[in-house]
Amino acid sequence: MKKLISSFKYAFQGIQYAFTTQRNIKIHFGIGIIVLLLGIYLKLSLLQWCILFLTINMVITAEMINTALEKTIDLVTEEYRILAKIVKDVAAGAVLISAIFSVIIGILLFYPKIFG
Ligand SMILES: Nc1ncnc2c1ncn2[C@@H]1O[C@H](COP(=O)(O)OP(=O)(O)OP(=O)(O)O)[C@@H](O)[C@H]1O
Repeated sequence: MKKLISSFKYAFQGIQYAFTTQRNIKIHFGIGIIVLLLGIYLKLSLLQWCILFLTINMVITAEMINTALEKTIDLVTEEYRILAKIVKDVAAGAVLISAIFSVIIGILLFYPKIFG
């Protein structure tokens, strides 16, 4: 039980670090809040809420994994290394893909509600 509580504590420390230090996570979190408020205003269905939560989760999780990989690389080397570049670029690419798809999902969810 004590071990479980301390692993939650460390996980929250990780969340706190990511949300307070990473500009992109702050931006995505802010957009997430706006989209949630818009969802309340537009009275989304249960399925639409599920899709919205999954989408917000996908982007923020991708950002946090990207941060963890960046820090790991910085821990391993401060020199220019092609493998370090590949890891950071692929992780950043994953964030970009999740952000692009979240915009597409946002349009599919909200466009018919606002203009339909
Ligand atoms: N050790 C390295 N070796 C080779 N290329 C690197 C290295 N560190 C960073 N890079 C290159 O610089 C880019 C930016 O890396 P950086 O660590 O500054 O991340 P960032 O995207 O600016 O994130 P943040 O602003 O959150 O620190 C990487 O995508 C990679 O192409």
